[in-house]
Amino acid sequence: MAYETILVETRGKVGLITLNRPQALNALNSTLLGEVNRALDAFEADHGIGCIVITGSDKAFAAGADIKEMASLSYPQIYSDDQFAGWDRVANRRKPMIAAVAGFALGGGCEFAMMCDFIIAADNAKFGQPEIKLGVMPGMGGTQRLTRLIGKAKAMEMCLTGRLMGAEEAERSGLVARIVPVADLLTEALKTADTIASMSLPIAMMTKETINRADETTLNEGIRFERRVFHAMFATADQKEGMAAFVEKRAPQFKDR
Ligand SMILES: CC(C)=CC(=O)SCCNC(=O)CCNC(=O)[C@H](O)C(C)(C)COP(=O)(O)OP(=O)(O)OC[C@H]1O[C@@H](n2cnc3c(N)ncnc32)[C@H](O)[C@@H]1OP(=O)(O)O
Repeated sequence: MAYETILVETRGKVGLITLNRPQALNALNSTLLGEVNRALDAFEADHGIGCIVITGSDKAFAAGADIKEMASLSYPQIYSDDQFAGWDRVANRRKPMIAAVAGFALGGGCEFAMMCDFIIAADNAKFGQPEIKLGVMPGMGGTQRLTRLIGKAKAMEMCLTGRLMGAEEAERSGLVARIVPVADLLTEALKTADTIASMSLPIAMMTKETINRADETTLNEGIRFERRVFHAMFATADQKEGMAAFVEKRAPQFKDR
């Protein structure tokens, strides 16, 4: 089925979604959200896909939720439609997802990037939660995810002033995993995604689920969860293969079982 606002491709075992509303700096409207979820549904159902990359243009990953679409909404509308609930479906995906961010990642754009498992940033990336300048605050998880990633002081400062953060500060603060030159962004993100996709998919998914527990639970509960999942990994053929391959000094051939 065709897409209007995104480009969807597979590159080997990697699913690639490119946000494609250049006239609006990839502002996130409801059509785009529906299409992103449709593409993610397809990638999650495809056993050949081991990792997903989400990117935008060199100028903008996304300049935020679509202000023009939102501006005239009333409280009863936004409440009964449960505005932004579709973004929870994006955030709760089970396969590994990387955001490859160049240019502006503002408001919902920054929030979308933070829904991914990690961010690789181009050296021209600019992150921000400027919603306060519009008389609102982040509404797609930003107050929570940003605070967990960069700490309360910086999250407060960014959300209360609307100040933008460049790539270097974002890396220092823990918002992004790595910075690369803008010209290399997609290549580097795809290379990283390829590495992840070459691992056992169920083991990668269990690892993602376990790391995400750290945001939701106490240290002791998280460690207990890790132990249970670690033990369960010994029921997979890929654990046998991975360890046998090491002992036999050869590359593992994971079967995703
Ligand atoms: C409220 C919640 C929960 C979440 C949100 O995300 S609210 C939105 C937060 N984002 C922002 O406030 C950023 C808004 N955009 C800007 O400040 C600027 O566009 C810029 C600094 C990112 C870039 O400025 P530049 O001068 O380079 O480009 P523009 O001429 O301003 O933009 C080009 C084109 O795109 C439209 N645009 C940009 N951002 C949005 C947006 N978030 N929603 C809708 N449309 C957007 C902009 O209006 C212009 O289109 P027109 O020429 O047709 O007006």
